[in-house]
Amino acid sequence: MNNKHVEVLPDKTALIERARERVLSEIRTAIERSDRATIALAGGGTPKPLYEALAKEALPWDKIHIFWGDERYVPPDHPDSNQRMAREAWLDRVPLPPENIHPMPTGAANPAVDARTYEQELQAFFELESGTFPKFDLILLGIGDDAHTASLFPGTEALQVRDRLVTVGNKDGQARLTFTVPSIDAARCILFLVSGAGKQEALDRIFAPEANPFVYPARFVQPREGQLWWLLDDAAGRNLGVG
Ligand SMILES: O=C(O)[C@H](O)[C@@H](O)[C@H](O)[C@H](O)COP(=O)(O)O
Repeated sequence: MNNKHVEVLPDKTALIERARERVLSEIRTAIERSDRATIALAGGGTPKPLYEALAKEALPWDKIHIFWGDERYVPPDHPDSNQRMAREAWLDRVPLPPENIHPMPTGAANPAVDARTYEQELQAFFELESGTFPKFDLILLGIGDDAHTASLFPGTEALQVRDRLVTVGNKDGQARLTFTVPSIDAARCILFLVSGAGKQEALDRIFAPEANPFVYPARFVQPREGQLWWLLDDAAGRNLGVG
């Protein structure tokens, strides 16, 4: 794949700085191309300093639309909410029009209903024909120690869903909402951020010539057209022999 880029940065600070550069570049390219930038955020802890750095940028916020690639099935003010983390670290600190922030809904007391609602919101926003997938300008992703990405966890049904944009993920019985594999793969640019020695084993399996993607789900992310970036810090990527 000539659309795959892997960089190993000396430490987490350098990783976040490189990620900031890449995100700003994708935003600029998107706005030059279509006068808007559509970004789907990752949750978890790794991207938080990136979001804090982006909050310091002077950008045409009215042209930037924020989505999420996955969400814990909790209220938006819950400590585990990916929406809450991104708002506190970034979105509440910049003059983004409220209508440009598109959180995954979690209020229906039924994850499948909320997944469908978000799917319909994406179909409307991107003016999609039935059976097509949104071309996000940028999707940010992380991986877990188990090689999950978004809320696509090993051995779960969500890994097999190919006819939906959004589906219900499952982490140890806890419901999540998540982009499906085809939704991720349709993006113009996918940017994985991976930090820490705890991710070494997962990366080894994800980058191995052969391994079962149902066991190591991040292997499913194989965009045919879009750019795939892996930004790793040395602690995570030192044994890969790449980048
Ligand atoms: O909702 C989430 O938790 C994320 O979307 C998830 O996929 C995350 O990216 C990984 O679990 C890595 O999390 P850390 O960055 O905290 O290691």
